[in-house]
Formats: sequence, C-alpha cells, structure tokens
Amino acid sequence: MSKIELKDITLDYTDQGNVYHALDGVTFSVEEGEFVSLIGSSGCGKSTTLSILAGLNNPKNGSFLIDGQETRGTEKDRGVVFQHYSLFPWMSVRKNIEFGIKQNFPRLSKKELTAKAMEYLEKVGLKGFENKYPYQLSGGMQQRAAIARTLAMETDILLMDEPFGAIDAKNRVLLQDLLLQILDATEKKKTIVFVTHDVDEAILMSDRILFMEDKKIAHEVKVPFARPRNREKLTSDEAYLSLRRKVVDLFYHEQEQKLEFEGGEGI
Ligand SMILES: Nc1ncnc2c1ncn2[C@@H]1O[C@H](COP(=O)(O)OP(=O)(O)OP(=O)(O)O)[C@@H](O)[C@H]1O
Repeated sequence: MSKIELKDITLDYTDQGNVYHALDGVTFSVEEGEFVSLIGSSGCGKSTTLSILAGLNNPKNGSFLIDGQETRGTEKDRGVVFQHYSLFPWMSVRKNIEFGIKQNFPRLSKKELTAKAMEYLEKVGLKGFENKYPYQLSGGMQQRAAIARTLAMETDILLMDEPFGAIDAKNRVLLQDLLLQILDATEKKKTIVFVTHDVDEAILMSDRILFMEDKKIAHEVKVPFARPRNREKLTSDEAYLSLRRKVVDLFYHEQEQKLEFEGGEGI
C-alpha cells in the first residue's frame, strides 16, 4: 500500500460564474519515505494538487487515500510549507514554532514546548533569533523559521509548495542543503511532495520527479542517486548530467509546445 494515492482527481474553480477545470484526472502515488517533486509550467495545476493533498481543497471527483484510507480536509498527519513564509507577524519566532508544536502535541508542558521549539530553531540555524519578530528577519531566515515550525510538528507527511521560490540564489542553495541535511538526519523518513519550477532543485532533492502537463501527470523520472547527497559530487557526475538533460528536455519541450500552441514562435 502506498502512503499517498491520488486516482483520477478532477477539480474545478468557479470564478464569477465561470467554471475553470484546474485538474483533469491527476493520478499518482507516493511510497512511504519517498521524496517526490512535482514540476511543470505555470498554471498546470501543481499548487492545486498540493492543496488537495493538504486538505485545503477537496476534489470534485476521484479518490485521495492516505495509508489506504479515503481522506478529506486537513489533518495533523500533514505539515505544509508555502512559498511565502506564512509566519504570524505578531508572534516572536519561538512563539511561531511553539504554535505549530501545540497543534500536534497539546499536552506538552511549557518547558517541553520551549525545549522542542529551541531544538528545531537550532536545526535550521536560528538559535539566537528566537525572540525576534518575523519583520526583523531576512526572507531566507523567515523561511527557515517557517520550515522549523512545520518540521517541529513531526508529521509523517511534508508538503512543500515552492518553499525556496522567493529566496535569492545563494540562500536557496543553502536552504536546499539544510533541508537535505535535516531530512537525512531524521530517524523516520518523511513522505514528501515538493512543488518546484527548478530542474536542479528537483533532481537534487527527489527520489522521483513527476511532470504535470495539461492538468494531469504526463511523465515521471526516477532519480536513482544514493543519499546522503553531496551537491558538488553529484552535479559533476556524468549520470547526473545525463539525467539533467532528460529532465530539461521533458520540462522545456512541453513549454515550447505550449508557446507554439498559443501562437508564439517557440523557444
Ligand atoms: N482560486 C482560484 N480561482 C480560479 N482559478 C484558479 C484559482 N487558483 C488557481 N486557479 C487556476 O487554476 C490553474 C492551476 O493553478 P495552480 O496554481 O494549481 O497552477 P501551478 O501549476 O501551481 O502554477 P504556478 O507554477 O504558476 O504556481 C491556473 O490556471 C490558475 O489560474
């Protein structure tokens, strides 16, 4: 049995009486402990798919199973990280993390709560910033705090929607390495669905990459590299370069076709 299964999922958005088909038969599964990236051109339905997995949207048709059970709505078994840091601005960084922890561990004493928050703040390199407010932190630091808040909830499933999409290139690399490091050091491997536009990020992080086209999954590519992964070693390996060519071909070929279809000249 897979940890997550989506079968023939459809979803419509209705906007001022107009119905828009956002998902049209999305089917895929994710095994326990697997890291799967969703990649595809803008508007193909990645975030909508993730929102169903998070329980923030319900499908019109189709089946969504976790551990073989039909699932609807939000549950404590899933942690979500969005692109925009989504911290509460009126709470200190530590209080933000404690808020997340309280959702899943309501019985912890004040002391235990603070200790857990500090443990995760240290993991993401924010020790010493616990009493700052989000506005006092850089974007990269805010995203570290948002990641700490979600990780501290210790869910089996982690859903990430372009978590590094708003971060500058240098910090993005640091955050990718940090997340890999934390996940590698986590005893029970999490099941992860990760939305990205970045081909290198998808290869570095994932066990499998799913390509969305026309509101459904069109291709998949397995990423066979052993973990823990080392960015420098990996990116100079011929096997990486060859896989990268394949992923780039699949990713840009679809975008090219779309431009031609829309009347463009292609790229
Ligand atoms: N709340 C909404 N109401 C109406 N249409 C929506 C809504 N949210 C998304 N859409 C439309 O549904 C389609 C899929 O959107 P979605 O955000 O899932 O795509 P995406 O692949 O994540 O795009 P991007 O990479 O740009 O974030 C898009 O055409 C989008 O305009």
